[in-house]
Amino acid sequence: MEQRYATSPEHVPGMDTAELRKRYLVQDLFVDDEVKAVYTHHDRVVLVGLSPVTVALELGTFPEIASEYFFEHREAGIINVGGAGTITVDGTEYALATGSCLYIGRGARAVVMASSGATGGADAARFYVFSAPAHTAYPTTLVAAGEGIKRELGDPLTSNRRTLNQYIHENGVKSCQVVMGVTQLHPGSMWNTMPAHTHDRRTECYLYFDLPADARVIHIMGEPSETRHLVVGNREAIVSPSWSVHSGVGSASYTFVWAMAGENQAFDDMDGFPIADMR
Ligand SMILES: O=C[C@H](O)[C@@H](O)CC(=O)C(=O)O
Ligand SMILES: [Zn+2]
Repeated sequence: MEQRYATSPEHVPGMDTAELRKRYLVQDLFVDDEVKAVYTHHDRVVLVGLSPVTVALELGTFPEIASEYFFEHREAGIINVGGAGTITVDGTEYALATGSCLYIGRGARAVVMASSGATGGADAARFYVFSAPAHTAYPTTLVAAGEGIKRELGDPLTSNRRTLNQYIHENGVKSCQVVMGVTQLHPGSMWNTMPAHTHDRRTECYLYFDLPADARVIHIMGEPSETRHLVVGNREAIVSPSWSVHSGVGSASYTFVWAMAGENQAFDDMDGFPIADMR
């Protein structure tokens, strides 16, 4: 598990491109037949990518979380960003088509992920895990792709028409901290989260997917008065600390998983910034 300690906004102006990418961009989460994990100390979020191509993979524990099993003190929201697959939690199998979401509550012991009938890397399941500490156990719950609460946002005329699906949230699947969903850009729309916002109460991560291999998202981060950008490829994640804006524009349409943890779970507890006020 890679360890990344938390950073403060005063650090950002002194960072060059390589350091910004090292701290806030997560690449290589999805490696065939491997479990790849990053511990970001922002709100103690752990990101894990599991890519079961030829073998099933277990989400086991890591020395860095000092737990007997991964979910001893944690919960997670999981989105399948690859082909069809299954997650088996203590003997109960859940089928996840592309874009489906599984919440796993504290206390789950044996968590095994597999592809359904994959014949190679291209159609293998790719499970993206966003985990945070949990104080109690909520039931493990599956939400099929598109079955959460939908919000239609933006306008094609400003290239930000998108459908936001809320899966784990206050009025949906219950959790201690994790709030999670998937936002899909409509064809021809390129901007997410515009106008942009921060939420000083929560850390958020975006995992961009369904982006063509040669396309990129220019992801904007930093305090609204001091922004920087990251050039992000398919199935790469960004860490947005509580003080950072998070918004992006693609060179092609894409979909992304957003997930948060922190002080509260109030989706609308955010501070918006008109782009004219950003620097
Ligand atoms: O705090 C909420 C998150 O940034 C996302 O839900 C925003 C988003 O998906 C969008 O506007 O497209
Ligand atoms: Zn946000």
